[in-house]
Amino acid sequence: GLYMLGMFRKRRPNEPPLDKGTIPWLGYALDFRKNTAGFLRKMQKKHGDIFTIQIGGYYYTFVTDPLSFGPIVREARARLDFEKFAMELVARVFGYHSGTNDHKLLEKASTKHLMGDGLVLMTQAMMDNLQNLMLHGVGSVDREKKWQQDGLFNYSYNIVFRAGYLALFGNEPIKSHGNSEKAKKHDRDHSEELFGEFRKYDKLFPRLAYAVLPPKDKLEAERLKRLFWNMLSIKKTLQKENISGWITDQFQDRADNGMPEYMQDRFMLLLLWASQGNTGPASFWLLLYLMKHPEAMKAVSEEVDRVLKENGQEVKPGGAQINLTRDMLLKTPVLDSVVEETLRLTAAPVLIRAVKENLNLKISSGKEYAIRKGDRVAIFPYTAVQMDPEVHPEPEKFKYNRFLNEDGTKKSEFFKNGKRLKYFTMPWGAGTTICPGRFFAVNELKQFVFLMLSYFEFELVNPKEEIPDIDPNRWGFGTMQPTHDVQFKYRLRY
Ligand code: HEM
Repeated sequence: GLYMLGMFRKRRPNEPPLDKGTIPWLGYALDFRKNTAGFLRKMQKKHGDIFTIQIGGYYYTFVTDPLSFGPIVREARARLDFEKFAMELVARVFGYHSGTNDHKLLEKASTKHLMGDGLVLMTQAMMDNLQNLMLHGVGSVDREKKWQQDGLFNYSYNIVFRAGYLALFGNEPIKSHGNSEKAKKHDRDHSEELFGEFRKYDKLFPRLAYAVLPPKDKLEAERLKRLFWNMLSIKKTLQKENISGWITDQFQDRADNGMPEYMQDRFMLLLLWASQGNTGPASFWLLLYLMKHPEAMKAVSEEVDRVLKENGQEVKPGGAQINLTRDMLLKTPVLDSVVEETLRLTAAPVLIRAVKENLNLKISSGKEYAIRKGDRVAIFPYTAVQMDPEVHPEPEKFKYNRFLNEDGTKKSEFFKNGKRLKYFTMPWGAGTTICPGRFFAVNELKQFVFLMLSYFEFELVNPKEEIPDIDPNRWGFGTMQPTHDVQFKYRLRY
């Protein structure tokens, strides 16, 4: 028992500093969960670039020197494995038990449909769905242009979640409704209902992942899981129109591998959460930073106008809807920098690998550390690099051109201790587990901002309102959410 509680573990020669915390077995679990960023900052100050801490019976070695990330991210799976930890987590939060080759299948479908040429189709699908949702119920030229008011977080998350969901999981077939307007209405209603339920689940998510939900909330999480398995079931999804290849290929590959249908239904929930849980909150921060930084707003607006003009498009009264293509979205260096800067400030995943055999980890100072089999190695890029003032001067500040060179091209040279960094911001993670949807996600964010700026004028209800703090409960899970919403108003420009 004492062994299990970690009482006998001592630091051995060449091992990183060991800090077990004061509570047996739990170690620092409570501090870590309460505020991961604040806690790790304290540990980094106390122990330096590498240290081992106890969290809920496991020993985690955190590496905080970004010049030393390479060996961890690139280490062979036989020694540092990501899958075991991920499998336990997805079983707990989605009820999904993965099959053989699961990760390979995900990579294959994502490379084909969410990157490169695959993005041409996805951009078009996203465009159609965004316009269906954004331009409905906001008045028209014939009617008075009325201001609408909403919470900016609620509005952005709602629109981007629903459009992204419809673009990936498909639309209601027109033939079931007789005409396209009725089918579009069905898409709006159905996606609104799904978003409402998803937000309930989203709020429970961090405590569900840490397995610390009280019984009542646990029941609610169970109810929600079942509801999603049903709403997203393979039977219902395959009846849709315009389903993305990302969904159909993954379904087909798993069916070929003999995965039963009820497990495929659960997999759909995993895909929904992975694809829709981060982009909506990121779009909120993006619009808010623009509204609070007029020079950034001006630079992005000018870029949007230029790209539209170069493609012979214009938003005008009674004019056609704009059609933003993948090619047009490749010509926006300013907006790219704004997206990168937004994610640097608000995306904060933890990367975790299980140590499969004893190994030596060499860090950038040249020193080698012994890491024990059975432990875990972790990186939290938010405090380690995204907020490092040496890498990003005045890291708390939003600087829209931080990722632009003086000649207006993309900047990717950042340094620490005089050495160039490969990993200078890591919103998508890195290595084998890097987010496979990152190109589609950036596209979605850019499309949303592009359409907001083209179709609407919008402002904060209280222009003096400060940018809200980050909710500390979600550190480690991807894009952060604010502690509270901010009211804004918007209306059609023409
Ligand atoms: C701003 C938006 C997004 C952010 C910040 C983000 C970030 C991340 C991060 C940090 C990971 C985990 C990396 C790791 O474990 O090391 C991840 C995984 C994943 N993301 Fe994203 N993501 C975003 C949007 C998307 C979108 C739009 C899609 C799909 C359309 C997507 C699909 C996935 C999938 C399927 C995984 C699991 C990959 C695996 O199991 O290896 N993500 N994402």
